Amino acid sequence: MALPDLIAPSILSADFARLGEEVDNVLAAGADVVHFDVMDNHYVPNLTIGPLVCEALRKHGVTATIDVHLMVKPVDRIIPDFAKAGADYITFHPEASEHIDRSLQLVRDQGCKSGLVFNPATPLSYLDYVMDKVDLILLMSVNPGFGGQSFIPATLDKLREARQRIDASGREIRLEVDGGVKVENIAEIKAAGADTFVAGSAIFGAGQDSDPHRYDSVIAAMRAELAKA
Ligand SMILES: O=C(CO)[C@H](O)[C@H](O)COP(=O)(O)O
Repeated sequence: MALPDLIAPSILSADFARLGEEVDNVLAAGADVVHFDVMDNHYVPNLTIGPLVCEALRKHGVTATIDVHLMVKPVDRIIPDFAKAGADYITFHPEASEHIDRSLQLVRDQGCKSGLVFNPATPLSYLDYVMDKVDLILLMSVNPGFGGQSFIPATLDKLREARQRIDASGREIRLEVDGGVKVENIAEIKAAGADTFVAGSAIFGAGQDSDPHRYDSVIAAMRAELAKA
């Protein structure tokens, strides 16, 4: 059964000096989910934000779903901290966990929804024995670490394969895509099976002339494309 489409701005491309306001603005513009990219300068060659910032967004008044994408290694130590900080989803890369089943269970034991993230060259076979423990599958359509990269076209076939696995499972598992998602390609990405669309530079780089921190037009354009697919 198809789940409703969700648009998830990646705050990696937001103006960090005014993060609370940026998140308020994308949500007011119609975004569904806050995508929170955590990078450790070890698993990926960049360094971003941790649980303190997630907690600060909750204290600021953000009630929307926060989808924490851990690009960190190891993963287990930081999972409880993000759960306490207000994360709804916590996803991690299978290569970054010593014991994938245990890490997925740890996320759920903390009261969050769990997910695995697949780099462009990471096989979906990591799902083989843990499908019952994932609530979300995130396919990276760029190599992780930086915003503003181009969508890797091979992701479309991988999305179709992931969609088949989800449908065969009979479970409600979200299929999310992250990297190079834009108004121009979002319909094709949906047609390949995705239902959750992370976009960083395409949204935060598209403020309106009258106000560079208003994102209504780009989110409306994405919704219009999704409605066509
Ligand atoms: O996880 C990420 C990078 O590792 C980002 O979420 C992703 O690249 C989104 O940025 P953009 O939409 O600009 O490609």
